[in-house]
Amino acid sequence: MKTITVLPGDGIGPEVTASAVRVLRSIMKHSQQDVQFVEKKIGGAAIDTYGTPLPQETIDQCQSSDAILLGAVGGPKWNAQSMNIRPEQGLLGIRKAMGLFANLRPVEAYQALIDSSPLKRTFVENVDFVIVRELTGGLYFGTPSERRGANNEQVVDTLAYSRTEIQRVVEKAFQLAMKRRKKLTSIDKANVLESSRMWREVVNQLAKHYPEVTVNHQLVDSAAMQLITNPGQFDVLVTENMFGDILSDEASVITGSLGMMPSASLRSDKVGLYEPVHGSAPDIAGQGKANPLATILSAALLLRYSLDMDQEASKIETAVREVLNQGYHTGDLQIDHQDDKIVNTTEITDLVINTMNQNSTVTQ
Ligand SMILES: NC(=O)c1ccc[n+]([C@@H]2O[C@H](COP(=O)([O-])OP(=O)(O)OC[C@H]3O[C@@H](n4cnc5c(N)ncnc54)[C@H](O)[C@@H]3O)[C@@H](O)[C@H]2O)c1
Ligand SMILES: CC(C)[C@H](C(=O)O)[C@@H](O)C(=O)O
Ligand SMILES: [Mg+2]
Repeated sequence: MKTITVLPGDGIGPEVTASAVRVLRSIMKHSQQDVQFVEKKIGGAAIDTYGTPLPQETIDQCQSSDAILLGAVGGPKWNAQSMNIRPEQGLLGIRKAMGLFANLRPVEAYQALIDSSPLKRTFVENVDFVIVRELTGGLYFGTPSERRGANNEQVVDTLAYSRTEIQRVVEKAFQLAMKRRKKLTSIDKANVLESSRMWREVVNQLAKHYPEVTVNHQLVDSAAMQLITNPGQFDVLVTENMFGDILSDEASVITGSLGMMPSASLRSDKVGLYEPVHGSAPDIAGQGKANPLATILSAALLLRYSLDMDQEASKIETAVREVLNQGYHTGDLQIDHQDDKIVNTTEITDLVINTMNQNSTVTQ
């Protein structure tokens, strides 16, 4: 029996995780694998019930699980409260408590959505890369952090990395590159930051163990430009925590919407946390408008990386592609298709599940 802990969180989090759990339950019916789902609170929802964004109960449950599926945290309701307790601390806390140092964020230009990308066909066709974002170090976790000077006129955030922290995530990126097109782009700010200079050293050292992988270094500002002007050049990108956060939201434009970007947060064993790249989208929460595909695609990554169910993962990905090819999509996307049809969160989930079921019947 495998255990998947579900952390719906806030805003559209509960809507998109409910969709992904329905997809997972449906695919499990056709597999030999027994899975139980256990739901726990995180973020603003946990603050409301427990007074903390990451209750011990949630940490304990995650630590005894095979995988975690998370929606999103945060929202205006909690912004107004004391700045000392923030929903986002729950997210950073669970990543740190679970030791999930490598965050994979795949970027694919779906054929059906090319018109949805403001970048359009010339640049976007054949784009398929993965951002490997370091997730438990850097500016988010360095101490002292956000310490305010006594006169409230000074603040400091610390960008700290140990060599080991850099090595383990860069190693993951090389391993991923070996399974893909064997091209690694390391992104840093080595013209300014000491942490980036060590990052480069580590990449160059590890490159000697992966002679088949072509390595190049790009500065983050120019990389941000090249992601837009020539995204087809990338295969695997590896970068530190904050650069990875910013570049991945930028890259989501290529896919057509933030609602299309899944992610997997991994460590050295098989346990992982899977979540869409987007946030709690308070502007559309509770209206049935949320695009659940990023979370459904994150569930596919969960099957692939944590449960060794690669075939089932591919079934989900194929169904998503087919539904889009038929012209169905949520309102955040545009499709140039004669039967173009905007559907809601539940309807697109139903379409994915029905397509998966039809495909299983055909192949049986
Ligand atoms: N992993 C997380 O939990 C996570 C990630 C990012 C932001 N956040 C939090 O979410 C809150 C809102 O942040 P924000 O507004 O800057 O970013 P956001 O990602 O929530 O929303 C940005 C825009 O994208 C749209 N959008 C996002 N996901 C969508 C989806 N699945 N379908 C359709 N449209 C979608 C939203 O409607 C909004 O217009 C903040 O509190 C932030 O800290 C959480
Ligand atoms: C909500 C925030 C703390 C989080 C991050 O910066 O890691 C989010 O933007 C993400 O990309 O997962
Ligand atoms: Mg982000």
